[in-house]
Amino acid sequence: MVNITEKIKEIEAEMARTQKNKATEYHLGLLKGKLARLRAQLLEPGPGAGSAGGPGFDVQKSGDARIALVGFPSVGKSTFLSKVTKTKSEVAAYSFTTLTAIPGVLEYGGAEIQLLDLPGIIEGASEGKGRGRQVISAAKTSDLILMVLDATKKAEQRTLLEAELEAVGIRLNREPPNIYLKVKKAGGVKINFAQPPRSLDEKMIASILRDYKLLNCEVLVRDENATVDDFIDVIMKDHRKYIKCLYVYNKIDAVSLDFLDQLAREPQTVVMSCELDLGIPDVVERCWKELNLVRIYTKRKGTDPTFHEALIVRSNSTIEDVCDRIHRTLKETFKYALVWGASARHIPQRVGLSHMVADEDVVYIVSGYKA
Ligand SMILES: Nc1nc2c(ncn2[C@@H]2O[C@H](COP(=O)(O)OP(=O)(O)OP(=O)(O)O)[C@@H](O)[C@H]2O)c(=O)[nH]1
Ligand SMILES: [K+]
Ligand SMILES: [Mg+2]
Repeated sequence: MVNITEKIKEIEAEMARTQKNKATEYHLGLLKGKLARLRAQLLEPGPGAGSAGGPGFDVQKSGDARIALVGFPSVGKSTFLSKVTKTKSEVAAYSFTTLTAIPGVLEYGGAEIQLLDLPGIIEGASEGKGRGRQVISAAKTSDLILMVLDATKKAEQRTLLEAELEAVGIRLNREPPNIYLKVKKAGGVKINFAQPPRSLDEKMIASILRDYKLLNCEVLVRDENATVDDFIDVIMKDHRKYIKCLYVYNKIDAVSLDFLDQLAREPQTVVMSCELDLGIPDVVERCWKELNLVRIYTKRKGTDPTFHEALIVRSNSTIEDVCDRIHRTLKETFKYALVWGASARHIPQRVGLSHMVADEDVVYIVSGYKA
């Protein structure tokens, strides 16, 4: 049996030698679809996947969110972890100093964020080179990927890493495509467009669906910029993970000011030098912003709010989520809440469970059994 990695290589080679034009468009689309299926298979443990499959590192999630440090060897991931947390992860000039996932706790604004130092990954990681597969599984469980890059290395490092993450279904800084797909038991295939996209048509969708043996389904493409890759992502949605990524260039002590200025202007990018202790607080602050967490200060009758100790919830959380964080059964006896802060229309505002909270709101919950 030809193994999956070889089949993937064959398809990639065929795609590379196929010229892109109107005539080959559908054929290329089908190849992309097959590639996506094989890559997903490669990630599943079991026969065919060989030693490449298998789980990530055995580190329990803790704290309010998890950030994964992903990067090539010796870019300074462990140096950064050791700077911003109390954990000391081994630092050395040789590649693969870190061999497993090392968790540290980053304290910020009353929140505890788990920072995961990971082994360096190399090209081919998505196919199981080095500890690539495990590193990528760990990255997939994070709320934010901090892609650590070496400012002294070539610009391709970033594209190469992105391609490795892309190959295992991680989508960085993107939203799921705006395409509705509903698989049905009968009725054939129905394809509709809100606005016909420029580079995705009915014929392409129909042939991909056939290739995936999806013979009964409803499709509504709502985005005029949708591509065949987006459509495949929607079919493969159980294998896709949409994660925010912040790019961090380390070792800026070793580059020219002009080049530094150029790096710092790239989108979603921060620069630092762990060696000279430059830019580290900025990196931490940007991480916090990217995580989009909300701090809630609770208040009890007759006392000041607990400003020293925040309760952390995700963005778009409601009073109900706040109750759940305080106590499992609090919402059963919930009567109303008073809210001071950005989410309140007047101060304080009396609200119910569905009220959406904002960062740094003060919340006073009134509960008790109704007579
Ligand atoms: N010039 C310079 N060197 C740095 C900086 N930060 C880290 N280093 C050096 O880079 C080397 C690698 O650092 P590590 O923290 O071990 O890198 P890593 O990314 O954890 O490496 P692996 O675990 O092997 O993947 C060490 O020799 C560090 O002293 C920096 O800001 N500037
Ligand atoms: K190293
Ligand atoms: Mg390391």
